[in-house]
Amino acid sequence: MKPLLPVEEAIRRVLDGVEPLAAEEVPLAAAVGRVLAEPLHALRTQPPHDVSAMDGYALRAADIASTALPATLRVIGSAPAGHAFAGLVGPGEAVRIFTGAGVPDGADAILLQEDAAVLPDGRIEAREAVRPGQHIRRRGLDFCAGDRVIEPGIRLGMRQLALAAALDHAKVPVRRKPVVAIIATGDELVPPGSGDGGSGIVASNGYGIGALVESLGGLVRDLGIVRDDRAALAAAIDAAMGADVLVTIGGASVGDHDLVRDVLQDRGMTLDFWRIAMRPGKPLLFGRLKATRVLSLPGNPVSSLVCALLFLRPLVEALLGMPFVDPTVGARLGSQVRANDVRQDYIRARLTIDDDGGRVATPLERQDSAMLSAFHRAECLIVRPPHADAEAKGARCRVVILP
Ligand SMILES: Nc1nc2c(c(=O)[nH]1)N[C@H]1C(S)=C(S)[C@@H](COP(=O)(O)OP(=O)(O)OC[C@H]3O[C@@H](n4cnc5c(N)ncnc54)[C@H](O)[C@@H]3O)O[C@H]1N2
Ligand code: MOO
Repeated sequence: MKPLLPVEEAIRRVLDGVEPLAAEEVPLAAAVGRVLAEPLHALRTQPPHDVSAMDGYALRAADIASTALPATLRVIGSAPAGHAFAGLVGPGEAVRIFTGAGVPDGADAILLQEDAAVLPDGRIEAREAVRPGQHIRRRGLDFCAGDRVIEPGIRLGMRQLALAAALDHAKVPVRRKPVVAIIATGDELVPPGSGDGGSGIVASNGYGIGALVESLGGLVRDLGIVRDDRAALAAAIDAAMGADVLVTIGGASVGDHDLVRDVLQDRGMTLDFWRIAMRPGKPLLFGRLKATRVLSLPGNPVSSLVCALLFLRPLVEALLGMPFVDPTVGARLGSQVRANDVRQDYIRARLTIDDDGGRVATPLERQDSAMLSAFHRAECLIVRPPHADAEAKGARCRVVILP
């Protein structure tokens, strides 16, 4: 058999030549979690003019210099937000102003109302000095019409959607949702809730992979459970055509009933790679069938989900026009680890924070790739490169934080 392909090379091949999907316009309220397809420019200037940042009095700072205090000023009008004061503020004059209102001509600072006393005759007495410009937000402080403000490839969350609205966009161009078809294979599989406490294995992986796809902003096309039968498998593969990605689960290894690779190739798939230097996940397969990228994940539940995180996630993100980001962050080992063999290991581990604020990753006792309960308890995967030496507790490591 050929030497196993290194994980980084396998990721590179999965992402090779991926073009972002077409853009579509959606209303802001429907754009949560979608990925911006084009840069978003400001259609207006914010603030549109100089505005007050506080409730108080617009005046000339020179009138209430510290040497002149306490100073008395005549109030010549009022400027609530949305209602500009049309006149000019002259020497010795002030205009009552509220947060967000336009600063009247002639005024160059705002005196907080807490720092002014209203005299019985309606004039005010200033008790604090102000600097010119104090408590004034200048026109265009946030952005100016024409500014390029949000870059494409960004997922739209609460901050971006509020900003897009402020930029005066009612709709935003986002990437079409990638369609991911999922086929579970195996004669032993039964759907969850069948009440079959007997010999069947619940087809669980598809639910985890579907959840990942949806959380990334993709659309799941669930093609159900397919028996270990060439014709049934071929029909399901044909039904998946048109999807951007086809994920098959199980039957990827070397057993007599592991038909998936054979049937995919019968249907015309060009095999890119099969079997990689990774634990769990060795039997991973990648190929192309017409315009569909095919990822065949191993059946073992943890292998399936770890492969989905490491390969399907960046593939869906690339289809959405997002850049590849290294999924690992730094941590320290919470206990010693053995020297590694030829396969890059992804060790299920707990993640805690030490007194200095650093991450500590402590391997779980059970690393069986069939154990979903242990995977559920894990919070991260410690990445052990091929042939890494044994390491002591406290050594630096890289971890993938689990979603
Ligand atoms: N002689 C060898 N045997 C195996 C090798 C090998 O290199 N040589 N590789 C092992 C590794 S590593 C893995 S991982 C598994 C995965 O192989 P398959 O992809 O062929 O998976 P299956 O045999 O179909 O199933 C394995 C296991 O997972 C269960 N399964 C399958 N589909 C699902 C699903 N949708 N949800 C939940 N569980 C599922 C299945 O019932 C089996 O128990 O092969 C090793 N063998
Ligand atoms: O790679 Mo298998 O995924 O070790 O269990």
